Amino acid sequence: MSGELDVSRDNSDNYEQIIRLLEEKINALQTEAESLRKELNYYKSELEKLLSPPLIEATVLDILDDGKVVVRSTSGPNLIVSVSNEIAMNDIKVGMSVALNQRGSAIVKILPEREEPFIKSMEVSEKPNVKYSEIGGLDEQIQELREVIEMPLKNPEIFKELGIQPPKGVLLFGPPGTGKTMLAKAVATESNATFIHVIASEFAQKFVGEGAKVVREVFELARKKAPSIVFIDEIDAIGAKRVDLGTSGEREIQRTLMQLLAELDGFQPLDNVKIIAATNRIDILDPALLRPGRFDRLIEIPLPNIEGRKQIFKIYTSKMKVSNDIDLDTLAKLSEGLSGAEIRNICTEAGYISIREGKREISMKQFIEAINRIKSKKKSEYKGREEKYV
Ligand SMILES: Nc1ncnc2c1ncn2[C@@H]1O[C@H](COP(=O)(O)OP(=O)(O)OP(=O)(O)O)[C@@H](O)[C@H]1O
Repeated sequence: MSGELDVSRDNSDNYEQIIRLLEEKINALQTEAESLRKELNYYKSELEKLLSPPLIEATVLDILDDGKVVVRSTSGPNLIVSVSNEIAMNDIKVGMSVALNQRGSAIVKILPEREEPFIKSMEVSEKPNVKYSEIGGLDEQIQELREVIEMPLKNPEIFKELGIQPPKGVLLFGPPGTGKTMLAKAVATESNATFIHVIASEFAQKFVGEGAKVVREVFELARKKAPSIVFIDEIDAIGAKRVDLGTSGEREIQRTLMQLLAELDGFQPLDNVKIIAATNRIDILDPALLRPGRFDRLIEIPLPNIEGRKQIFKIYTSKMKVSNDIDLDTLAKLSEGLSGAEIRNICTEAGYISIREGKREISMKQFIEAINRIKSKKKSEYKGREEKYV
């Protein structure tokens, strides 16, 4: 009897084992089926993509009373099309980009808003971060910019009340590296304005044939992000006097300049978009740019004088670990003729010299060595340039 019982226990153990094995197999097969289903869906959707006809991009021009829409297709003519039932009529707005079906008879998709690629390549900072206190030796220029840019942007009503028209455009001129870009950024920071930095030479070089369009887009962006400051660096690249408009390149630059002038003329002095331009070559600018209502406020940004150089050294050395022997008056005296950018380079160089010498802090000796290096580098660059022009 007991033997029979044993056999049945054996059998039931065997069954349990078989059931466990089968369950494991079912699980494995289920997992495999799931992954095959996923693979199948992937190939199905790839196949769909490959077989689906391309859509046509278009811009909405008008919405008609009968629910039809006038669009301009990128492939050519204006079309009157209907709107797919999948799209709510209220969502269609003039100016938006949409996709038409392949026959071009209906809007089947609203396309997301895109910025033009050239706008993307520009420096646009919603919150620039340069303070007036970081700029040395330009107190008068800062004061003037505050009055003509910052105050009208922040308190236009005061100007309206008093009947004062601030300038629309300000031109900063002076040698390279004197802080023009820095100043423009600081005014934007302190006016809580978006800073849009465009380099005029790029209008012509990067966007061949599209300079005028880029100018239009930049100002559109400035209005969208207002209050804003458009900073046009190297304005001489498009704003130089031209005697000969013979080549197509010259004509293109002329068109770009005309568009810029038209944009400037289109603004009101108290609009919340301000334009600051900068140049190292005011002598070659087209007088059309400097007429009243355009860049009619000129602010010179010269090389820093001795007091300015001292201030700039103070700004940079205050962020460094310097020894007690640092004498800012002597540094300012020794750096005559150098720009703010070069003084910053001297401070960095002095730091490197100290690191090379294994010092834990930077002393006067390293600063003087750095001044000599930057000066002789400047001299050899200048000589090289002279030789090139001989
Ligand atoms: N007055 C200054 N005070 C403090 N730093 C300065 C000053 N001038 C120049 N710098 C330093 O030099 C750098 C370059 O200066 P910036 O680009 O503003 O000069 P710029 O006049 O616009 O030159 P460019 O004409 O070559 O474009 C600044 O980022 C800053 O570090």
